[in-house]
Amino acid sequence: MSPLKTSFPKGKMKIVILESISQSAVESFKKAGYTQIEQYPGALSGEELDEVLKDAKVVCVRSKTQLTEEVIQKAKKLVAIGCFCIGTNQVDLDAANKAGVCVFNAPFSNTRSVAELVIASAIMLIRRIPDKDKAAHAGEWDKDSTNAHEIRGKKLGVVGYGHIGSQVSILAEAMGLKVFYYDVENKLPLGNAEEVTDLKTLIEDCDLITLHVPGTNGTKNLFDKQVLSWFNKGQMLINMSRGNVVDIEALKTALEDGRIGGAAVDVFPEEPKNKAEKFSSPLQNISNVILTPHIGGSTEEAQWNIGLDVSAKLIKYIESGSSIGSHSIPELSLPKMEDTHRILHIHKNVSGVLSEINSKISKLDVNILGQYLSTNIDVGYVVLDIAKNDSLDTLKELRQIEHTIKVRILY
Ligand SMILES: NC(=O)c1ccc[n+]([C@@H]2O[C@H](COP(=O)([O-])OP(=O)(O)OC[C@H]3O[C@@H](n4cnc5c(N)ncnc54)[C@H](O)[C@@H]3O)[C@@H](O)[C@H]2O)c1
Ligand SMILES: O=C(O)CC[C@@H](O)C(=O)O
Repeated sequence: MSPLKTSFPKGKMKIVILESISQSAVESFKKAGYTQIEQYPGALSGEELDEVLKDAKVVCVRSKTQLTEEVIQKAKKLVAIGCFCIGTNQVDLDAANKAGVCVFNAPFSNTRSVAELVIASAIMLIRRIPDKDKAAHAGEWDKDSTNAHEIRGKKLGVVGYGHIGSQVSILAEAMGLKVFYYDVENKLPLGNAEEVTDLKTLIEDCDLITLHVPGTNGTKNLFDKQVLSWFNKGQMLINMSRGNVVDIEALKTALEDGRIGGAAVDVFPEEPKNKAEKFSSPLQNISNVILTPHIGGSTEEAQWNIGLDVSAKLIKYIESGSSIGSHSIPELSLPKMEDTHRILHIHKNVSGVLSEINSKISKLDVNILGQYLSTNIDVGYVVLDIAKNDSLDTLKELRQIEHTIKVRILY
């Protein structure tokens, strides 16, 4: 069988890679025949971002590049976005859906890296290592054990018992912690973990609280002044989820008051776009506080695997139309193309579009060999496998259908 070709030559397909994504992704694209790859070390924004996306078919980002509605609308040629991380909150998913742009992420390639850092941070905080470390660097020999504890037997409260929260739970139990969790969904407790249905009780009863919720409108300032007031016995807080989940000024006050005994914070409401930008935070220079530059998932293992995972999804979508794992347009799992042409039609989900597509195709006297459809509230995604023919004419016809968002053809 001849190698799969796409309607748009791979050599002309511009792939923009931002934020120093792993070379495993670059290698995968190259191996698959994509040669027009533009790489940038940090995030871009404003006119600079618009300019590089003007003729891009694919953009690959991590957590910094903000792909807003405006950016997506200006990037007229964009077919897919790859979030080379777990979080997708940096992308306006609704705008991507309506523009027919498929958004993928890597849902669990850095999960273990985050979980390991949470356990490490828990030990560091409960032993008050940040202060001991600073003192030793400053030439002070402080062997005092006051307020330094083992984590064995302590109570860990996990907020958000998804992929990361549940991995933390397993590792924590192995270290002798007793695990409790709070989630808005009903979750299977792993090991001996116990669900607590009330956040206040979880905070009041636990020694350490770790946050693993996604960054959404619903979790914005989830730990606000009031919730932080439930910390009143020096419990520790770990935030490796998203910066705006915690009211950072209220956290500063609670740390300075001693109501919170320490914090490990990896994510911030304002984060530098690249290495050259300076980082500043209200939490700097507070006792028993660990600040890390959003590196929960930054291990070589995780980044390499993320590169492979997301690039494979993007390549599969470009070359077969399969949108499994999409966070925007509807998901469709598709069979292999067998001696057919494949039409991918993304349209507004209004009545009549499908019948118009079928009527156009029947007028062209083209045999339909397979048809697949998936819809969400705004968008319909229909895929047609048709007998080989002069497909470009078919494409022209399908583009004229009212409510069409994007059409591609694979042959
Ligand atoms: N610091 C880092 O480098 C780093 C790395 C990876 C992921 N993250 C962040 O961690 C987040 C979680 O990742 P995950 O893979 O575990 O996601 P996940 O989707 O598997 O789990 C999230 C859990 O949070 C729950 N949840 C949602 N809203 C909630 C609320 N208001 N209260 C309680 N629970 C709520 C969900 O039901 C789900 O169980 C990501 O979305 C990302 O923002 C950060
Ligand atoms: O690599 C990043 O920039 C983000 C990592 C992390 O927050 C994620 O969502 O996976």
